[in-house]
Amino acid sequence: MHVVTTIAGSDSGGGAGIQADLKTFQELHVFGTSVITALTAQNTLGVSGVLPIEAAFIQQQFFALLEDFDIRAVKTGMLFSADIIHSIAQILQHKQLPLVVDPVMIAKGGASLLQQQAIEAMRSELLPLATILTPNIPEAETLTGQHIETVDDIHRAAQTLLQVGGQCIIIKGGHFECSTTATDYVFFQDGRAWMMTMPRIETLNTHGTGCTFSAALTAFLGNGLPIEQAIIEAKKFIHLAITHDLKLGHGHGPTNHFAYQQYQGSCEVIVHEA
Ligand SMILES: Nc1ncnc2c1ncn2[C@@H]1O[C@H](COP(=O)(O)OP(=O)(O)O)[C@@H](O)[C@H]1O
Ligand SMILES: Cc1ncc(COP(=O)(O)OP(=O)(O)O)c(N)n1
Repeated sequence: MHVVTTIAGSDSGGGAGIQADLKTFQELHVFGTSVITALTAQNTLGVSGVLPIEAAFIQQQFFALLEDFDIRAVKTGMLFSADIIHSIAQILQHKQLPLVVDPVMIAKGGASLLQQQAIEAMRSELLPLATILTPNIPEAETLTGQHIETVDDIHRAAQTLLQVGGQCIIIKGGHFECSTTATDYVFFQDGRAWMMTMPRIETLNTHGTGCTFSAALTAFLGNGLPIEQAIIEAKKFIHLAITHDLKLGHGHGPTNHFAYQQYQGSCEVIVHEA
């Protein structure tokens, strides 16, 4: 049993954050451990409160894991402040761990999960340590300062991000709502570029899609899959979780973390060169 770690915020509603990550890890047969960066009071209708954890205590949680477990992969999610990013980056820079950075900024309801002053710390301290960076389109715009409207814009933003670091950048297309597909754009440091295309599912139940996708990626890396295969399987995991949604709550409901185990044989991810 391989051990993986999520460094993220708690979502009391269970669809995103630490809760989504641990459910995903469990489904993919890795042992999930966690470093909690913030508590949120949250449900499918939105975020009503955020309580950040002190940076020193965040480090204490991480050290407790590192001194005991052989951690195979780490992901970061909601990090909230520059202090928190700094405390995590300080530790990660001395470890050679596969690291998935999901640069969480804004929840679906519009609540801010990353302070404005923390964006520069994310860019300069965390991005260079990432193995894979998974921004959605607004996050890629914020991190690059470039406006994204077309596929060419996506390519340009990815090249800017690859200069900062990472073996791979995945710009997720969930926010391209005019499209009939949910296409994610994958760029590797060696120049390869892919598009992963799946039909866009007409549903409100997309709370925690980014967290779930990056957690699946972390689990597959933790289980030793090559990076290319981990990316395709993670896309399959999130696609099935959105397709077989659970219809819970009164707003943007969660995805179905059980679906991959039940339906994985029924789903083929379409990958082309971009
Ligand atoms: N309506 C949808 N139908 C199918 N896939 C979707 C849909 N919305 C998002 N996705 C997929 O979910 C994953 C997370 O994407 P996105 O929603 O852009 O991230 P975030 O939650 O960080 O905003 C991506 O693989 C994206 O293509
Ligand atoms: C605690 C916490 N972390 C992250 C998010 C954002 O999750 P994401 O997967 O980007 O999904 P949406 O919130 O955009 O639906 C969150 N809401 N809470």
